Amino acid sequence: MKRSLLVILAAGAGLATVPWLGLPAFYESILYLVLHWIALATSWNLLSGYSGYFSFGHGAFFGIGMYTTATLATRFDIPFLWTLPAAGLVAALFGTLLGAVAFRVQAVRAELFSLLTLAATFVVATLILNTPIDGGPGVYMSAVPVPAIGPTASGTFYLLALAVALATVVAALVVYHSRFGTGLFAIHDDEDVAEVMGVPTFRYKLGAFALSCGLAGVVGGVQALFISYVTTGDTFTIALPLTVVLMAVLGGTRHWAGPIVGATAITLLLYAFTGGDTAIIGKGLTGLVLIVVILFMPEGLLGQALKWWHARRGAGTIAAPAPARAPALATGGPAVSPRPVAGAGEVLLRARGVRKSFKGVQALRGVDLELRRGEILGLLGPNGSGKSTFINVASGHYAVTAGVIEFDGRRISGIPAHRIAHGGMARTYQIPRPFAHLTVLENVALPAMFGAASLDRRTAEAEAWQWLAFTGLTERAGALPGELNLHQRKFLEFARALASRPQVLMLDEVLSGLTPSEIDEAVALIRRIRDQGATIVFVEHVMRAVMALCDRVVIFHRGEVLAEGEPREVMQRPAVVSAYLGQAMAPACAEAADEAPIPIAVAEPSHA
Ligand SMILES: Nc1ncnc2c1ncn2[C@@H]1O[C@H](COP(=O)(O)OP(=O)(O)OP(=O)(O)O)[C@@H](O)[C@H]1O
Repeated sequence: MKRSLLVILAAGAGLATVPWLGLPAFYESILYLVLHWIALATSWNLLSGYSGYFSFGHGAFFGIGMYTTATLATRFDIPFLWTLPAAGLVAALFGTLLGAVAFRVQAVRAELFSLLTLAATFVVATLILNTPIDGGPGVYMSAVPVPAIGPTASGTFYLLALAVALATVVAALVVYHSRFGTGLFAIHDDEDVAEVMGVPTFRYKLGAFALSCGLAGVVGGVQALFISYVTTGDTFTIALPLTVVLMAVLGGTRHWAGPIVGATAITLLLYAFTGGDTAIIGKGLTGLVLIVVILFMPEGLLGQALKWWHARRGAGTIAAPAPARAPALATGGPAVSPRPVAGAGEVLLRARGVRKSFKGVQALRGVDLELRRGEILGLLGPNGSGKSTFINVASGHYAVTAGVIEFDGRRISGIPAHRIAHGGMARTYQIPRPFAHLTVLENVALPAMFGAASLDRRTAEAEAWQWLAFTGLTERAGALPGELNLHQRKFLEFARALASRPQVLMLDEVLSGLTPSEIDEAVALIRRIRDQGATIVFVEHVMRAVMALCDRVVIFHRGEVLAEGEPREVMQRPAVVSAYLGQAMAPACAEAADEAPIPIAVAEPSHA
C-alpha cells in the first residue's frame, strides 16, 4: 500500500503544477472533468464496488452537496471553501439515515437497494424543488467569489478537483488495504457468511455508504461553483449515476484504481468527440467499448489486466512461509499432541425452549440441550428434523423465535451473529460457502481477523498458513475456491472455522459427498481438532463417523429432542430406532452401533 500511496502523492504533486505551466484554460477544463469523474466514480466504488451494494442514488448525494454549497454561499454568505466540508457532511448524514433504514431490512439487497437509492434521488429532487432551497428557478452562484488558489479561475477549479480526486483515491486505497475493506469484499461475496464469521456487516455497510456519500457531496460542492447555476433538472438526473456506474464497471470495481481507469477512458473518449455529429459517434463508441468489456472482461479493464499479469507470474501458487510448508494431514501431517481442556465437562452452551418457525414451518419446537466443554456432541436425526436450523440459530445466522441460548455464561440468542463469532463460536456450512472472489488463503485469513482471535492482517495470514497446512491445502493457497474439488472445499470450510480459534466448532454435515477414504481423512482431522482443545457440535448422517467420534449424541425428531446420551446406547433405544431411523433402517442402526470405530491414523483423543 505504501508504494501505491507514494505513487498517488507523487502524481498529485506533479499534476498540481499544471496551472502554472501556462496551458490554455481549455486543457484545464478537460482535466477538471477527468478529475471530477474520477472522484465521483471512485467514491461510488467505495460502497458499491467493494461491498456489491449497487447504488443508483449517487446523483442524490452529489446534488445534496451542490445545493448545500449553493445555499450556504448565496444565502448565508459563507466563504465557498467553508461550504465544502458542510456539503460532504450533509450528504454523508443523508446517506447514513438512508443506510440505517435500508441496511436494517434484510430483504433490501441487490436490485432492491438500487431501486431504493434511485427512488431517494427523486424524493430529494422533489423536496428541493418544492421548498425555498430551490423553489423552481434554480440557484445562481455567479456572485460567489472564486477563491484565489490557482493563478486563474480555471486553474483554481482544476486544483480543487485535483484535491478532491486525490482525497477520494487515497480513501479508496486505504479502505482497500484495511480490515474494513476486507470486510466489505466479504460482504460482496456472501454477506450472511461474513456476518457469521465476525464481520460487523451493518456497521461496515453504513460506514462505507457514509464515506461514499460524503465524498460525492464534496464533489457536488465544487461542481456547484464551477457551473455557477444549479438546477434540480440538471442535477438529479439518471444520467449521473449511470455514467458513474459504467465508468467503475469499465475500469473494474474490485480494485481501488479501477474507477480511475474507467473515468479517464470514458471522459476522454466523450471529449474527443464533442460537438456536432461526432458527439453521437463518441456516445456510440463508448457504448460499444462498454458492451465489449462487459461481455469479455467482466472484471473490467484493470481487473483483466491484473489477471493477465498474475497469470504470467504464475497465479494460484503462492509460496508458503517456511514453517507452514507442512505435509498434508492425510499423508502423515504434523503431530499434534492432545491438549488437556481447562474446565472440561462444564456446560459451555445451553439451549432452553428454543423455537424457530419459518412462516408456518416449525423447524424447532422447544429444544433443550447442553454442550459440555471438550466434548464432541453429535446432533442426529432424519432429514428435516431441525439439526441445521439449530446450528443456524446458535451461530446467529437466524434469530430464534422463542427460547434462550447461553454460551460461556452469556445469553447469545438475540445478539448479532458477528458478536457471537467474537465470543468464540465458529461453524461450517453443509454446502460450502467460501468467498468466491477471495483466494483460499484470504478465505482462511478473514475469520482469523474477524473471529474470536481478532488478529491483524499480517498475523492472520501467518495463522491462515498454519491452518492450510493442517488441512492439507497449502498448495492451493493462491487458488480461488471455484478451482477446488468438493473434498478441498469441505476442508477449506474446516480451515476457515478453525482460523478464528473458536471455543465451539459446529460442523454441519462436513462428510456428505466425500468418498470413504476422504471420510476417514476428515474423521482424523476432527479428532486432531478436538485434541487441540475445541468443543465440537457434529451434525452428521454418516453413522460410522458418528460412532467413531462422538462422546454423546442428541437425537432430533420433528424439531424436538427425542433422546440423548452415549451413542451406542442411544442408537439402540426402541424409540430412536422406530422414530428416527424407521423400522426399515433398524438393522442398519443396530449394526452401526455395534460397529468398531473406523481406523484412524492419529492417536486416540483424550475424552473429556
Ligand atoms: N430458511 C428456511 N425457510 C423455510 N423453511 C426452512 C428453512 N430452513 C429450514 N427450514 C425447514 O425447517 C425444517 C428443518 O430443516 P433443517 O434444515 O434444520 O433440517 P435438518 O435436520 O438439518 O435436515 P438435513 O439433515 O436434511 O439437513 C425443514 O422442514 C426445513 O424445510
